Amino acid sequence: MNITVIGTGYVGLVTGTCLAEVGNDVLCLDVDTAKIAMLNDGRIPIYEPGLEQIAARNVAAGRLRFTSDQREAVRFGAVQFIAVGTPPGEDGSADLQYVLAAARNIGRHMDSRTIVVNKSTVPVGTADAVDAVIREELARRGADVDFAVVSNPEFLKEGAAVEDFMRPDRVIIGADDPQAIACLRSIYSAFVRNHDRLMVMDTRSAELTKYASNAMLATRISFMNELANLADKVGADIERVRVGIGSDPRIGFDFLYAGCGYGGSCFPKDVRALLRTAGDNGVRLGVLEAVDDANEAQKRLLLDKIKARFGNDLKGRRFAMWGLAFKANTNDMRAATSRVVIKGLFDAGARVVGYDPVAMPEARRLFRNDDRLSLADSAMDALRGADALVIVTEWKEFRSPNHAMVRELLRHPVIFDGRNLYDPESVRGYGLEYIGIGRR
Ligand SMILES: NC(=O)c1ccc[n+]([C@@H]2O[C@H](COP(=O)([O-])OP(=O)(O)OC[C@H]3O[C@@H](n4cnc5c(N)ncnc54)[C@H](O)[C@@H]3O)[C@@H](O)[C@H]2O)c1
Ligand SMILES: O=c1ccn([C@@H]2O[C@H](COP(=O)(O)OP(=O)(O)O[C@H]3O[C@H](CO)[C@@H](O)[C@H](O)[C@H]3O)[C@@H](O)[C@H]2O)c(=O)[nH]1
Repeated sequence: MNITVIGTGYVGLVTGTCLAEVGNDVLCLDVDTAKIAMLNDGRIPIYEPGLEQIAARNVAAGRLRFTSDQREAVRFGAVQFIAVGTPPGEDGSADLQYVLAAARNIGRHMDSRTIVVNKSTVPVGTADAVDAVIREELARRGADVDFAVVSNPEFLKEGAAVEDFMRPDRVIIGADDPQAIACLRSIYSAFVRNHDRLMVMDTRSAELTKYASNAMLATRISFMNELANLADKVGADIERVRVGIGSDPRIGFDFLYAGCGYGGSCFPKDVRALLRTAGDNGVRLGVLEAVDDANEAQKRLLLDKIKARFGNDLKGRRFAMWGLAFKANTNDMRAATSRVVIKGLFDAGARVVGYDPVAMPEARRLFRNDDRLSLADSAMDALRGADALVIVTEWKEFRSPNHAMVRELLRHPVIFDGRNLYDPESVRGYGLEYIGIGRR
């Protein structure tokens, strides 16, 4: 099948590549011409395990192509996936300008029956707005072309995006057009063998399902983070509590890890966008308001702990930071806790030496001219002469460091472990002071 994917970010590039991998002919469109030039040059702009090899294979086979020619892209696919960004607007609502621009562009150029599939995370009612915009463009140019709009939210996680797309827990199709539903079923039959995992519903329920899913996961994390803060005070260990409650199958073990707050391009923005939708409809989501507040506080918790240990004035101090990305296996630093901690340390007069296996170019881009942040060639190099180590991201390579060497390289042998990577007792055995999140 000929498929167009609009937007070549984390979602669009993975979607396009995986659809090509199972035999579709895919043309990916992006308005960012530098990105398209890079992709046409065989380079992948994001770090996503496995993506580069699959993309190269499908480009070589002629099934995966990239363009910034809007007309060519719209006329290519019988199905058009919209996977552009929906960043937070000033008031927390999802900014739909990119989705609506993509829709307008489809209306402007389409010349045969088209199925428009929205993969971006969008507020309830956006499928109707996309439909209206396309209709408007068709009317403007006096064209009569049939189309259907489908809501198909994406649930992939960065760092595991290819795996998540190839073997999804579920595929949600929000649509009422039988031919569009049959077409989407056929596209996804390559990925979903168990038909119970493909769910068809109305567009509004599909749109809300995406926000509900992220809001539930964010709630679990904030709940555990608040309990961790209590554990700190009462002398309990949140890691033991996590195992204790997770073994109840009604609770389960996933997404129960306390830490220095959730970040990324999804949870923070989607929680706020859902709160906004609720507010606009006169509904109060009190639990979710608390989830967001708790996370804001949690992102500053490491700073509070550093100041409790070293004092409010950190002038002349230098901290080593392991991990800059918002989580492991990605170079993404959108809403990353590292950015809050770095900024807080700067404000208190300190400098930071950061290390991250893949996010350092992104950190360089974000902190361009600030010489208070330097970047080290290795995790151990970052420690040399630093006052203490602050761990912000749960990268595997930080899990079993040579603790004796860590102790030797640091000026003060203190570890602030924002991801609870270590067993406090064994770290203390090396003469290191261990400060985790909710550990005894
Ligand atoms: N990142 C994730 O893990 C993830 C997972 C599930 C859902 N989502 C949702 O998917 C959407 C995309 O997220 P992302 O992280 O891939 O975004 P991204 O910012 O990485 O990529 C978006 C791309 O769209 C391009 N673009 C913008 N307007 C365009 C237009 N009119 N035509 C063509 N291209 C255009 C941009 O240049 C950019 O390359 C968002 O709504 C997000 O909430 C993201
Ligand atoms: O137990 C946990 C699990 C995660 N996190 C943090 O939560 C954030 C988000 O992690 P994760 O969900 O793995 O990353 P994302 O790639 O942002 O994926 C989420 O957001 C995507 C975009 O909507 C959805 O598609 C995914 O299903 C959803 O998991 C990160 O900062 C993690 O460090 C915790 O603090 N504790």
